Amino acid sequence: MEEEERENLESFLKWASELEISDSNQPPESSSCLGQSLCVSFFPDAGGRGLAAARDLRKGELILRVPKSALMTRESLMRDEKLSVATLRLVPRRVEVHIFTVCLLYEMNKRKSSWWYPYLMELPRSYNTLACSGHFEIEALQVDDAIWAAEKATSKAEFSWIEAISLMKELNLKSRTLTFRAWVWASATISSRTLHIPWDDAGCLCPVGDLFNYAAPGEDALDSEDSFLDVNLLRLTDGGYEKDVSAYCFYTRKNYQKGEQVLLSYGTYTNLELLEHYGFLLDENPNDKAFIPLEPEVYSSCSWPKDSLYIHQNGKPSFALLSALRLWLTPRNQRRSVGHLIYSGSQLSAENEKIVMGWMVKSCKAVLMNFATSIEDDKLLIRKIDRMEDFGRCLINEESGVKLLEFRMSLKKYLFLVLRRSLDIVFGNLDYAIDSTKHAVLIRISSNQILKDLTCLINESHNELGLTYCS
Ligand SMILES: C[S@@+](CC[C@H](N)C(=O)[O-])C[C@H]1O[C@@H](n2cnc3c(N)ncnc32)[C@H](O)[C@@H]1O
Repeated sequence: MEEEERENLESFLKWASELEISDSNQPPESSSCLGQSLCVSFFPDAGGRGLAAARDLRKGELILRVPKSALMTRESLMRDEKLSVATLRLVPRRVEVHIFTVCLLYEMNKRKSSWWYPYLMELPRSYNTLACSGHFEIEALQVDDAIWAAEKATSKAEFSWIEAISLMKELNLKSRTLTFRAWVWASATISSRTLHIPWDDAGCLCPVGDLFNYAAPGEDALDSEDSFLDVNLLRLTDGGYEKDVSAYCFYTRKNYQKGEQVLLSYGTYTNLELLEHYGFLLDENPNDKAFIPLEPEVYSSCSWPKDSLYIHQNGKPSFALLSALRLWLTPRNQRRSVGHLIYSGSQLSAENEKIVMGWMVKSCKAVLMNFATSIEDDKLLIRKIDRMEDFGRCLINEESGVKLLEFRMSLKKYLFLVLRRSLDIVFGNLDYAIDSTKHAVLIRISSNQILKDLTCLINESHNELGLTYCS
């Protein structure tokens, strides 16, 4: 850490201590609000700056308290008369989040005279949320629903900025603070750092409490030593506002050893949602989902909602997707009679299962073939971005660019897992390899005899897989 950064951090933790933010029930041993349960540390592979255990911590311990008076909310910022008068006059309808964005920029505009200055100085200078993506970065996503989400996020940001301009001009914000770039920065600060509070939908910014990095819910619940606990009863989030003590309180969800990063679960998110709201994704996200295109008749032939028809990160189709395909791939005149089996999650017949898996293979292959690059190309690109000259960096932001490439790669990985699982079901335990290095999905099978048998198998089940075989 640079000298200046270290000094800023120290004065921020001192400021926080004066506001009675504390990681202990005991009086502070130093001028810092941390040091007894937590300390600021750097975790290059899991969120960068974060909070580490300053001692061994037990599951369920209260590790940080941030009093209500230290929370930055719309309400606390609106104590500024100029801001509240202008907002009341110029904002006809209540758009909580956007007003909070204006309030944050207004506070930034005050620079050193802001009461929040030590906190504002600790906020990141830039973000990688989808709304911050440029045209080239959005294209790099390759996946249709991700491109759509990114385009929606950027146009929503543009629209809200245009709507807020007159209010910001009325507040005499400096030209730098009036820009779209500043707007996107403030929106991303709010999107990636606010915590829920019961009295304001826009949430609050929580000094020190917003230094916790994220672990997906479910990850640590399972390695808990309290295996008798019903997993469903575990809280999804490990922090919350407590009215009786008028403070935001944070608890450990598991035991931590001294030096280990203490993580918080902000909620249950897919990788696309993490990218959209927080600007990062997880390599192993138990809550991730991938969607493949389905014929409209799949949706109309079942009653499951569209968003329940997905593929898990381990390559397994969701219960609803598998059941919907089993039903749809049953001859129309037999569907009624198998309804009870479908809804209980049972297989209908070995033949139906092979047809379903054959369909999965065909669809995943079609999606993979539609991508302009293979996983190997993506890996190569990521390595190249690291070595890019300035010109390249103008087109694609290094850090967010890599995240977007990782995103499209993760979808490709899921599709290959589906291919493998489905092929295993269609063909049994055969010795084959899926070749992902070319712009084609090939299956390499060692024995010609087996190849012949497989072809017969496919023909028997009237399943045209459309794969290219090579022996
Ligand atoms: C509430 S802040 C956490 C503190 C933040 N690292 C900081 O330095 O201020 C949330 C941001 O931290 C980063 N982050 C949190 N958890 C992460 C993780 N598991 N992997 C990568 N980045 C993470 C993301 O940039 C996210 O938007």
